[in-house]
Amino acid sequence: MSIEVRNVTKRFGDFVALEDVTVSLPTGQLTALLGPSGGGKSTLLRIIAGLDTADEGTIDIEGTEATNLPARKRNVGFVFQHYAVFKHMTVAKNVAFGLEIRKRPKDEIEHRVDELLRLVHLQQFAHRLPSQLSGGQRQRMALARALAVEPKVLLLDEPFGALDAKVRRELREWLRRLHDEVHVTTVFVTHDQEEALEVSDEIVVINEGRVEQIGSPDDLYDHPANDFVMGFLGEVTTVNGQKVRPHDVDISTTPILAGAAQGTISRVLRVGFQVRVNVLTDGGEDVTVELTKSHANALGLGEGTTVWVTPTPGSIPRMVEKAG
Ligand SMILES: Nc1ncnc2c1ncn2[C@@H]1O[C@H](COP(=O)(O)OP(=O)(O)OP(=O)(O)O)[C@@H](O)[C@H]1O
Repeated sequence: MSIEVRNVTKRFGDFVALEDVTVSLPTGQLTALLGPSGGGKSTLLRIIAGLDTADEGTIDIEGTEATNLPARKRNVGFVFQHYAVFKHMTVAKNVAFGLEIRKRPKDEIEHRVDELLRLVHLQQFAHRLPSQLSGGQRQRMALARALAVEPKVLLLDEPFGALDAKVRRELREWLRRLHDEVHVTTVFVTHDQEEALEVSDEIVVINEGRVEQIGSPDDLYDHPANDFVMGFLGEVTTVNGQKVRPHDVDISTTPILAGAAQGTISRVLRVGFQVRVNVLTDGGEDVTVELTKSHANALGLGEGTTVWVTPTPGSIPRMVEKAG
């Protein structure tokens, strides 16, 4: 069982937001919908949630035909980037809300809220108001609230989008651990390839309303279906006409690399623990090479240095047939 999206098309007037999208999202898996802004990720998530309807195609959720089911009958939990919290209610009350409107017994609610707050590491904040939490803590509360009613499926639309880079990274790791504990089928939207690569079991790359590729992070990174996927999942540079990742370029100050292109360093830029070097080859290519600082120092690279560059043997991503 799983979420089965079949041949879904969605138009807004003349504009085609999703075109014949077919995706199967296996039960218990954490799947990222990844792609550039405006590509259709949120539209697809909203259609799975039942907040929007497809013009054509069908949605099955865990074996139930859900195409025409209203959102409240789909047994899905949502978390959006700007989650509407009840500002006047404590954290515990916010988490309890879904259970209270379902009229669950009081002691069951207390027990469940306690368990969930422990799961999201907010037990000591149960009696605070949402305004007394940090952004990251508020998103964790939102996740606990979505999980409270034991949804079959958890849908997250850029849940960490509004947070700063460090908090995002923490929450990302935390989401992965949470998912490993509760195993609820989870779909999250992100335009951040690093987030998708780090967290998900599977990535669906969506661009201009179409699925470009579906696969594991390794599959997509090492065997992109096309130039778009390759470029979207990481930096790309061209050496001797071959597209390759900048950290998969070998560089030497002597002509020892077989078939290497000769060139001159035009720029050396330190980025954290790495060094990014631009090499203008005699053939007219501007090649970007990434290497560690110690490696760059050992080679004595500087602007004007003559070097030879070539793709690291075995590193050229093998394009696969288009999926989806
Ligand atoms: N209600 C609407 N009416 C008209 N056009 C819409 C509507 N909702 C979305 N669109 C359009 O559909 C396209 C896909 O939007 P969607 O929000 O799904 O993209 P996205 O991939 O989630 O992008 P982002 O990362 O920016 O949220 C966009 O071009 C958007 O302008």
